[in-house]
Amino acid sequence: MLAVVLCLAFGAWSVQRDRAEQAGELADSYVNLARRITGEAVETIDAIHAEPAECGPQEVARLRALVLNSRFLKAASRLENGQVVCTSIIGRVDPPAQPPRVDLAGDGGRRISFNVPELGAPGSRSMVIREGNAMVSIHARTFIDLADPRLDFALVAKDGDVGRLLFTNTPALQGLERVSGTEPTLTFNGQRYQVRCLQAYTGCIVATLRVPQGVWGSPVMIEMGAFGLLLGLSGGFAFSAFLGRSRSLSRQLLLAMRSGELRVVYQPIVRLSDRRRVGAEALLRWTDATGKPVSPDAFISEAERNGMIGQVTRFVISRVLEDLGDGLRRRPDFQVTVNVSADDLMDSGFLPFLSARLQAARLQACSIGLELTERTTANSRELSRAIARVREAGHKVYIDDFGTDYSSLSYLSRLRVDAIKINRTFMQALHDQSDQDTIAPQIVVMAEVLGLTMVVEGIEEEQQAAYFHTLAPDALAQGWLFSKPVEASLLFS
Ligand SMILES: Nc1nc2c(ncn2[C@@H]2O[C@@H]3COP(=O)(O)O[C@H]4[C@@H](O)[C@H](n5cnc6c(=O)[nH]c(N)nc65)O[C@@H]4COP(=O)(O)O[C@H]3[C@H]2O)c(=O)[nH]1
Repeated sequence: MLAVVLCLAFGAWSVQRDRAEQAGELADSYVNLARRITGEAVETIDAIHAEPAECGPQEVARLRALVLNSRFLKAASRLENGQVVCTSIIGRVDPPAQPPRVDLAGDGGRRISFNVPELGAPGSRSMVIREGNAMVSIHARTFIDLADPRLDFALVAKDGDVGRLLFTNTPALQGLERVSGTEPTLTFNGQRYQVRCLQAYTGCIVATLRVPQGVWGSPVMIEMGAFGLLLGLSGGFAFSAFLGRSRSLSRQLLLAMRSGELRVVYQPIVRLSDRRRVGAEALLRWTDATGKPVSPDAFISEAERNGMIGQVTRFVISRVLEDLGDGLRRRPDFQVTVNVSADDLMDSGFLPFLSARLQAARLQACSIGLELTERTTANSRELSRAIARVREAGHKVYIDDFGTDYSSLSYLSRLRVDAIKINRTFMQALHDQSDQDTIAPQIVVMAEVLGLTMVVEGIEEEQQAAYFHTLAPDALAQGWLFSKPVEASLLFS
């Protein structure tokens, strides 16, 4: 009996510690993503300042190129005499417009405005960061949507000496104001929260893991009680500690892979000229134990951070071959692309793994293409060699989320790939009919010169498809106009 009690007590402590650890990891991951977004915003502001220019077609094209090369920005704008004169969305602003009212004054003269209607994009709201003569917009909900749905959280900005609650998804955190930003935890209304802050913008996330049931009803506790009963006589502490730890976030993805919470869906890729399905992109979906979807942007970056991306990629490859082996054997011209990181390609075990799996599935290498999601040029010589190896083995390599400017051109000629996938934010540039020709033809010419296949992502409307079909009749395309991602069983139907 004593063993049962001790095991239960140890289990309760262990569950609470794991929940705090997991909330801390999710909050860290949030701050890493937020740092990437704000870093991108600051770099873009610096780039606008670096080349002062009049607002003409060239400057509009440059602003658009900056947005296209970013991952999270929606618009970039230039100001003159305190007025907005040029934006990546509508080009020249005539007459010049007042910048949005300032909600927060950040470090280094940065002014931040929340929930601002976006110029030239009706119905769309942004968070705007302005400094000097440069301004960038980020989608209004980005910082809210980035938070993992398993968290009860609040976003707090430091406004002078006081905290300012920007958003919370729980009534328990309403009224939170004081966040020191230096302590990793705080207690509010009797509940302990993890605190992680983003220094550059003096914003913090205050979070705890949402608890669907009390600690005593948690599966870990049930396991603990059972083990206490089973192992009480022989002392089961080491094993119960193992059980408790196995719930920490870094193992959640692994558990999710095993338990079926992770699955792969497929978004068809069509030939623009006849809209025939010629391939598909494999995309991961995670529905957690509470039935909530977890955003791939959030858990993929978590996997990259924890060094687990290799396991995730291997999981996806195995699942693709399981799901689609029959279909791919019937259609050798059909190619499924899998997202990979630079680390995957540079891992010496990756290609042997892929080749062995393909051989076991009786498929050729050309059935699986690889989309390189990272744009890092670090280690580019090593990366170039790794790309050359997988291409020699027969896999097509795609650069994902491609924008355009000359640095992209040099990046491409260094890396030698087969295809580019044009970032879906590019579609936004097509809203401006008068300047629509400024970027797309550059990309098409660039792709032709380098002999690259072009895949246009994020096509939602007929006019976008028609525009690209005229410009690049041989291009491939992907987007909701043709199909949203579907289950494997629907891909070849
Ligand atoms: N608004 C709009 N969106 C469209 C449209 N067509 C496709 N999309 C979405 O655009 C994303 C395309 O994938 P990505 O650029 O590779 O971007 C992916 C990729 O970078 C990453 N990801 C997803 N699955 C995997 C994976 O298995 N491994 C790795 N390493 N990354 C993955 O997560 C990112 C987001 O994936 P998803 O949320 O599935 O979002 C997908 C897709 O659902 C459209 O017409 N309109």
